[in-house]
Amino acid sequence: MKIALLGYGRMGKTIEKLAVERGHSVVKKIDQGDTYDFADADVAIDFSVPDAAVDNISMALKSGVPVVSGTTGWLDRYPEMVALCKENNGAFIYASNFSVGVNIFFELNKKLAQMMKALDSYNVSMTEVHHIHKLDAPSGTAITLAEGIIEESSKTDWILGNEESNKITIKAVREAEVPGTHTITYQSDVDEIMIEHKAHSRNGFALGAIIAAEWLKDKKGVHTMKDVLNLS
Ligand SMILES: NC(=O)C1=CN([C@@H]2O[C@H](COP(=O)(O)OP(=O)(O)OC[C@H]3O[C@@H](n4cnc5c(N)ncnc54)[C@H](OP(=O)(O)O)[C@@H]3O)[C@@H](O)[C@H]2O)C=CC1
Ligand SMILES: O=C(O)C1=N[C@H](C(=O)O)C[C@H](O)C1
Repeated sequence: MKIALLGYGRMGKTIEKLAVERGHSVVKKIDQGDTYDFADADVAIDFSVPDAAVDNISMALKSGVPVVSGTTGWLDRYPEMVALCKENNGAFIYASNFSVGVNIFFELNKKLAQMMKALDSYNVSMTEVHHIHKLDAPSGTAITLAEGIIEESSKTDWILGNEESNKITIKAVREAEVPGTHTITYQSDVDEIMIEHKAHSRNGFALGAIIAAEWLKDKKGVHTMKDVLNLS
């Protein structure tokens, strides 16, 4: 598979290393200021910055190249990208987190929220910890987790930092070079239940994005990691 990388930072470099180990090649690296040229790429993988994601995805779709995007912090414009993909008969996957472990954690989170729904004595909150270079807060993964809880509970929204009843409080911590830890806590007067996903490196995110690209390469339409991993 010939890959065009949109963004050649920490994730772009990790993806390149693992993709080459899996027998793929990186034919193009497009960073800030570079002109879009997808050469003969089979797929584009975007891990860039919130302000660049929409242009990156749009250019790939308009060039007829399937695109996998993991950039976070731009999701208010996701419906536009879905429409553009359909207009161009293209192929597109976005995930706030591509690691297989986190995608299983997403399902576990929803299952737990379903079980806790009737138990008013528990309050749910979340903490996400990431490296100090991260631009967005809360993390895209934390937002997906909060949306999973909202789907299954009486909570109506999430809020960064401050506690508000009926909202899920998300605490964002920026610390050294932490790759990404997400913890969900249900607290009552008598006990607490916690579930946690802790990434040991960026390899899980990168491998998941490559698996998604391998899966998407010859497909059309808008898909999710749930489709890729066949999670019911
Ligand atoms: N979905 C997932 O599984 C994961 C998502 N992420 C997300 O991926 C994104 C990237 O993370 P990370 O690699 O750590 O960040 P980095 O800051 O290391 O890399 C971002 C890269 O994008 C480049 N860039 C800036 N503007 C543009 C542009 N217009 N077009 C193309 N590239 C551009 C930057 O170049 P320069 O430095 O020159 O500005 C930099 O090389 C973040 O949004 C992060 O939240 C991260 C890990 C996993
Ligand atoms: O910026 C990061 O590093 C990460 N970003 C993603 C997010 O915002 O959820 C995924 C992962 O946690 C690492």
